[in-house]
Amino acid sequence: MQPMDLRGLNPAPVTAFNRDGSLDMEANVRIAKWLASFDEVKSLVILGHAGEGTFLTTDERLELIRAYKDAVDIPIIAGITGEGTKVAAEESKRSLDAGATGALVYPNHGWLRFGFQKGAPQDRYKAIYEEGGLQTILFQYPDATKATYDLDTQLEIAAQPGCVATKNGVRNMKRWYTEIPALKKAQPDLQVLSCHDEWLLPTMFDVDGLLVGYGNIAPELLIDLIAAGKAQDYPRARKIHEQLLPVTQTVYHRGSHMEGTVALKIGLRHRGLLDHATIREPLKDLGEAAEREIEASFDAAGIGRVDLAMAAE
Ligand SMILES: N[C@@H](CC=O)C(=O)O
Repeated sequence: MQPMDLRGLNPAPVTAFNRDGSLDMEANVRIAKWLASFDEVKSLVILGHAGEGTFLTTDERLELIRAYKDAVDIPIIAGITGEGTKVAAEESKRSLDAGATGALVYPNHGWLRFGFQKGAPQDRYKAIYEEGGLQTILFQYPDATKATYDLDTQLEIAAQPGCVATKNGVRNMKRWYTEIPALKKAQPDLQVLSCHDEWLLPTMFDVDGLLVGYGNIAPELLIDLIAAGKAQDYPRARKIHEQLLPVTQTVYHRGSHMEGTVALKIGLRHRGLLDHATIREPLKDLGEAAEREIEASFDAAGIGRVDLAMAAE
């Protein structure tokens, strides 16, 4: 296995729909090609939260993977969300056959409510790699949920042959400051990616890259932020954080992280990547006032329209 190199920006693209709600493959390919045009973008992580992955049918998910695979030369990582271990392994195999290289492994969502039995997450990851054939990314959910993995569980998943990275969204800096060094000590090659979209700055000095929905709308500045973090250049990172702050606030400091996906589409429309911001239920429109606030925040941050002709070169 040649492990994916994710040391950079790994955006989680939105899924574009036509106005009638069907997949808009032309727009999806446009977004894929634009994001992949940045050298520092290392993979595209589709079918995640930002991609409304669980709102798509099985056929639509596979169609999207195929389209991404045809459109770009970087690895395609699929969000694997099937609840049962066998179901998730089969979903992975189908995704592999469609062209995916990696799996962003979501926890079984029953665990959010009930917690998990010891060893169950490890078996889920093992099946996705061994039976499904996808390299795995250990997805650490927030400390406030029952699907957050204790350190021993993370260490055991990280030690598995197929596990190449962790996408950490623990949102508890006490745990971050102890668990990230412990993971790195045990598995020096494990790539550490932050996904704290709503406050990335404190995590930027410990990571190999980002795996974020935020990467849809501001790849240019996030690439700079990653570079500043890796250089341990706090003043530079702080400056980029301040520049991004109006956008961070209107996109991610909202009532619910779910609204962030809607806001991403409004941002992409404002940047000229989407013609409209059609979403699927259960997402809801944010309303005119919020749309204008989001657009104004992009202007305040100096994040302008994309010259698609130049991006295609
Ligand atoms: N950034 C969010 C949403 C990603 O999938 C997270 O922390 O999980």
